[in-house]
Amino acid sequence: MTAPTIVFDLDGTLVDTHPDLIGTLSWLLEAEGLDPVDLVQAKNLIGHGMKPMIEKALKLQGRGSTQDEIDEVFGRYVVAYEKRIAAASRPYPGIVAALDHFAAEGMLLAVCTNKLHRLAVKLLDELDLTRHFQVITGFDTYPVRKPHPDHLIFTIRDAGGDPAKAVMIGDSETDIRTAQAARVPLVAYSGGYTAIPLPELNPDVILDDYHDLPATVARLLAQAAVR
Ligand SMILES: O=C(O)COP(=O)(O)O
Ligand SMILES: [Mg+2]
Repeated sequence: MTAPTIVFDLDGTLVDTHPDLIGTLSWLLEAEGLDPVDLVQAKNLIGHGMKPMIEKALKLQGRGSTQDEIDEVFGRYVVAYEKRIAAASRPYPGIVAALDHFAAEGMLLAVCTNKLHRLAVKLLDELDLTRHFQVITGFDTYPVRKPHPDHLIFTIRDAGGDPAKAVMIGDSETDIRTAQAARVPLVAYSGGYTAIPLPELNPDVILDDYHDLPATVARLLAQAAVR
């Protein structure tokens, strides 16, 4: 019998990455002679991948009109971000205990993020989280990425699991749309980054505290089993 697969988004779900993501963005905008973005606004730019974040931040200031300009600024962003990737970013409270719980139950664990794969692994390595996961997939792992449902479905299969016996944990519209399209139940974590209020996105569950995650996941898996 296939073990259940628990799939985590990364930014805003496993790790509170905004201090380093937005810190790098502020540095870059200053270096470009532009105004810093508002912190709350900037947080909500996270979740679609780093290049779309840079593109939107430049557009908010009337810049980034050509693909060459976006590519060039993005290149500099990645170099700077990589240097401080885990300087202030930390796992959310309760998440490591939840991962240990799922592993002890024999469940398969995976990361499905829109971060570049290399950067996702580097961040997880620096925070000693990589060892928890069967597979880590990023923006550039497959020909498609979230919100395309196949990013999630391929991740579950590559972890050795079955999409009919899986739960995703995510924080943004991107994750919720992905899971809904893949017909995988989703737990929306309220501590992350979302431009749209979570209740408007209709996730299966909204969770405020990861100490409640094992019981929530068990409930969703039981519901999926009788569907
Ligand atoms: O926007 C990003 O860089 C990636 O974000 P994610 O880990 O929430 O998919
Ligand atoms: Mg996220």
